[in-house]
Amino acid sequence: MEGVDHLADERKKAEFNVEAMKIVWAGSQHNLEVSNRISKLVADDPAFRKDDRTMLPRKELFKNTLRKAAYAWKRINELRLSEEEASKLRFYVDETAYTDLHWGMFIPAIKGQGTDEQQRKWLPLAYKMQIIGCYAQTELGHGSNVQGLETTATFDPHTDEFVIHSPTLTSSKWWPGGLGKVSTHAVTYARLIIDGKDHGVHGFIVQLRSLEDHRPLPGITVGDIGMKFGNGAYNTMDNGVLRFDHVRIPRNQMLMKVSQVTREGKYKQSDVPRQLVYGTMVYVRQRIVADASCYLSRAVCIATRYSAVRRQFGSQNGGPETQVIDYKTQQSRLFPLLASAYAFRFVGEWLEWLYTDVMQRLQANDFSTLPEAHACTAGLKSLTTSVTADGIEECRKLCGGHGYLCTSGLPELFAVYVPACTYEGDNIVLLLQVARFLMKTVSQIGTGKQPVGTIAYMGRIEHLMQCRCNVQRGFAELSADLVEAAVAHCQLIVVSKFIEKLQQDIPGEGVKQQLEALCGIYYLSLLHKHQGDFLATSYLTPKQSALANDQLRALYSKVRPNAIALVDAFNYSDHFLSSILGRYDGNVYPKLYEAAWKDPLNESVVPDGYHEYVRPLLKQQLHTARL
Ligand SMILES: CCCCC/C=C\C/C=C\C/C=C\C/C=C\CCCC(=O)SCCNC(=O)CCNC(=O)[C@H](O)C(C)(C)COP(=O)(O)OP(=O)(O)OC[C@H]1O[C@@H](n2cnc3c(N)ncnc32)[C@H](O)[C@@H]1OP(=O)(O)O
Ligand SMILES: Cc1cc2nc3c(=O)[nH]c(=O)nc-3n(C[C@H](O)[C@H](O)[C@H](O)COP(=O)(O)OP(=O)(O)OC[C@H]3O[C@@H](n4cnc5c(N)ncnc54)[C@H](O)[C@@H]3O)c2cc1C
Repeated sequence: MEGVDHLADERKKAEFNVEAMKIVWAGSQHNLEVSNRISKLVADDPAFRKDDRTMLPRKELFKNTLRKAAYAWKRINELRLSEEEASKLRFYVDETAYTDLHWGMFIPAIKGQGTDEQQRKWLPLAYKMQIIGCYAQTELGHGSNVQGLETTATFDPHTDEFVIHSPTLTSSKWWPGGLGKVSTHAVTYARLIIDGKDHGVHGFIVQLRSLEDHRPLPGITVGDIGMKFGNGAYNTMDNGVLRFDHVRIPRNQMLMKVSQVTREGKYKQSDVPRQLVYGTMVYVRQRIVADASCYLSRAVCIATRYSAVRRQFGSQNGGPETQVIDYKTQQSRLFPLLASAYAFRFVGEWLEWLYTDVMQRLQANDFSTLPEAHACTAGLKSLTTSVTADGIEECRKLCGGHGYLCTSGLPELFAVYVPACTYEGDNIVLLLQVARFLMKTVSQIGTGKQPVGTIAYMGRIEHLMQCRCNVQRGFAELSADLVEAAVAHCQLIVVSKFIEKLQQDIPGEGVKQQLEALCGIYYLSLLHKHQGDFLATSYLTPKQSALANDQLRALYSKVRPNAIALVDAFNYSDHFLSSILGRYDGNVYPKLYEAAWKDPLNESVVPDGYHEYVRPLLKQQLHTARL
């Protein structure tokens, strides 16, 4: 049956131009062309094989990751790939590695918080990977509470140096990716102490390892923090522990764009808000939102294709059984996730725009949109990662028993993704930041200030205008409800950005109609889920609510014939998906059968351990044997 497309009939049902939808998903014809070229480059190269990842012991797994990262770098240079192409290549290699932190946080931290001179010194080295860096903020004792970090950087005016020190066990840096075994340098966050005065947390570039023999420099204790959740998954990363024993660095290694320490030991603050020290986190949160749709769409692609292949019950007169995708229950779990994948794609595009806009304003000393940018990046990071992590798990269940096999690709996808709910800000902690922003907005409406941007709608809610609220009073007591309000606010942003996307000119036969159906599914399924809230607040009557549910079911039927084509539009290769259930050709059963025999346990018919542990049981003489 090799070469047969088992999903061909499904593909024929499509009522829209799939190639045009691929462009919408990719963002542009150019993006699609780059993605196609780079994804093929990776898929065709056996050096990027990853189907054995969940079976490798940690040391082998990690060495393999180092090999792949080095090989990827070699190819990037040989082929003279642009920055855009190189980052696409890392994306399609699809293996979490120290390079993510080097390119994703170390370099952005220097760019965002270093002076021009510091950038001129450090960035060329980092771009050529002559130094490798990580982002060392979190400690054993504190992650969320950044102001609670304990590592100190004490200025020594005699030598013009900072002394970096870990005064307690809980001040040990703990978690930074790339730190454990690879990084030569770290942007390290520490409390700046001058003349006994604590000036709060600042970033410093600290060299950790020798560039000659990779051994830790004097005063540095560093290692890996151990195995993490799942096989393969995030264990390709060397999340690390780090302690400093009075390590000295030159004064000019404090990142000094936001605040400076002079030769005389004077602390000076630029005219920019001190929150810019948190700028790298804002950047990465924005990137995480842009990435969420990739992870969710990947799981949805697997579950949708498999749901069309899988048949269970309903045979009539000896005919084929029903494809499980035709069950309304399956559709009501799967299609809202398909719609969410598209919704997150568009909100991710918008957030990228917002971030660029804020950065341009900051250049011109306009800091007015920073609080909104913080609330949007924090809130959307929280919403999209939570829905994506839960969505991957739901897709596993949608694939029944076979979804639990590593060869379905879903267990590893979940294990590698789920920490996104925690890293770069615990999702609840981030929603509390959004809630605080919303409460602040309400208190300002009371004083007559008109809200703009993503909170403009609050100015149109009559009863909010009468509200007089103090941000702190009752906040902690009501925080669980406020978190729900923050989620609703973020969902509103996603819905409105989806609707704005539909107002654009979208070429391709039937493409816009499909997106309209998905947008409807997105907001109607949310309305259905939160029906109780809408009814309790009289925003909906029971009749409207029932009509909304009817409409939702009608949209499921509309999307059903297009489902396979809608996931084909993600344009994922079989190599990237790495899932037998999600194969493009739907040839699931023979491949599952074949893969089972490749498991190391099947290398011998009689397993290791039989003679020691099984045979004695079978041969034992028990009293009960006589019974
Ligand atoms: C496998 C999937 C990968 C997908 C990623 C793809 C691409 C990404 C690319 C590269 C990245 C590579 C890999 C990614 C993977 C893993 C990396 C993980 C790295 C980390 O995991 S790295 C550590 C991150 N660790 C945190 O994430 C800590 C969370 N904890 C905080 O972030 C703060 O600690 C907070 C906010 C909770 C409290 O802080 P606080 O106590 O100082 O503040 P407070 O609440 O008092 O706020 C005072 C005033 O600052 C404002 N404010 C606060 N934050 C702001 C900001 N960022 N910008 C602008 N304004 C801000 C407030 O709104 C308020 O404003 P106002 O006064 O006006 O109300
Ligand atoms: C895979 C992975 C990679 C990471 N990579 C890096 C890295 O490269 N660099 C780096 O510096 N760090 C990194 N981290 C650390 C990460 O950023 C922190 O773990 C994260 O910010 C959460 O902080 P925490 O661990 O202190 O959680 P905690 O704050 O201890 O959370 C524990 C619980 O307390 C709750 N909670 C905390 N504060 C509040 C509050 N104010 N109100 C209500 N509830 C609250 C949380 O919701 C959570 O349920 C990584 C973490 C992981 C898992």
